[in-house]
Amino acid sequence: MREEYLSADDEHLSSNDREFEKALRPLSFEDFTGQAKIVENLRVFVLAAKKREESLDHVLLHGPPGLGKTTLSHIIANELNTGLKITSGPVLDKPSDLAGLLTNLEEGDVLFIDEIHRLNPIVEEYLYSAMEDFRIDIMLDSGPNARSVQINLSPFTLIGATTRSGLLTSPLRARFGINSRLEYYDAKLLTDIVTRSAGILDTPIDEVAAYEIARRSRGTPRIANMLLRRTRDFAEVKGDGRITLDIAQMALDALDVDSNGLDEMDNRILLTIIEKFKGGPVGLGTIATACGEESETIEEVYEPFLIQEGYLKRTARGRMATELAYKHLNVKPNSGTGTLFDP
Ligand SMILES: Nc1ncnc2c1ncn2[C@@H]1O[C@H](COP(=O)(O)OP(=O)(O)OP(=O)(O)O)[C@@H](O)[C@H]1O
Ligand SMILES: [Mg+2]
Repeated sequence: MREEYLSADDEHLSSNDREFEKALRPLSFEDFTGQAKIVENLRVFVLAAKKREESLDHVLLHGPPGLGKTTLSHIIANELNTGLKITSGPVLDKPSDLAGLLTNLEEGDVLFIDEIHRLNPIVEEYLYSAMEDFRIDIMLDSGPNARSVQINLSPFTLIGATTRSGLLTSPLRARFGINSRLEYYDAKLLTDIVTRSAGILDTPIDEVAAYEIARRSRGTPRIANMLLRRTRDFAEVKGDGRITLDIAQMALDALDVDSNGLDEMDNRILLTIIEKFKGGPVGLGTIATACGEESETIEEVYEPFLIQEGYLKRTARGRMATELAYKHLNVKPNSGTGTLFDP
């Protein structure tokens, strides 16, 4: 597979983290754990495209961060045995940026656009005909000499990834023939991922310890791998290098990951809703301000997991803490002070 990076991939990660991510990233469907249904389907679609010697239909991958969208795109290109070009929505400033990319694709290549919900609307419009007819119209010159030239493209596969599929326009969404939503992983699958990663890192780990890390990873492989690496530090400094249950628990407590796997911000969000807003309902923006976090981050990263695990409810009037949240934080319902914000 030829691979070309046109933007900093995973720009939110430090370079050290990025290197680890690369080392731990599965390269084939075989190595990819979980998301069974999605993988099963993709295998069929990839095989069929190869058999027909056609480009694979365009693929949209959506779901919370760290669940494997980028990983799957690499795997798809790998399995198709084609080139992969990587870019992201915000990087494609002008239609000419996109045109440059598209005209350089070879037949069957994969173009991966991360954060596709952040495409400039003008660029997005050019993408429509590219996706549908493998053709783009480019304006040459400006003023009286301006003329539009049609360029035919090699058939290619667009893979779009987004954490916010709700922000995609319907014409764009409609142009993806394959649309997959990645789900959080259960503890069993994450245990397999942690065990595999520990093997790659050459770190001995007890099965119970792998499970402990797994069940406290917010259902997210990226977090599981990160916690594994931090735990490995503890094992090397405080132990003999082996990750045991004791070491794992010590590390996870030190990292402020609680026994249910909620991190510091998860707990801060729940506690804020309960203590400052009597358990809600309260608007997202208000929660964000009170927690000192961006609303987008709360909506994209924290809320989906808290909702899935039953700590938080979304109602028409705002977010509400559930009984489980009260229990988890050891607060009695209706005992929230509320006074701070009451008139
Ligand atoms: N199914 C999986 N099996 C094993 N490892 C995985 C799996 N999914 C993800 N990972 C690991 O988690 C890391 C993060 O995955 P990836 O970068 O693909 O997430 P993403 O969905 O693209 O996240 P973002 O929305 O933040 O871009 C990868 O480096 C990989 O090591
Ligand atoms: Mg990604």
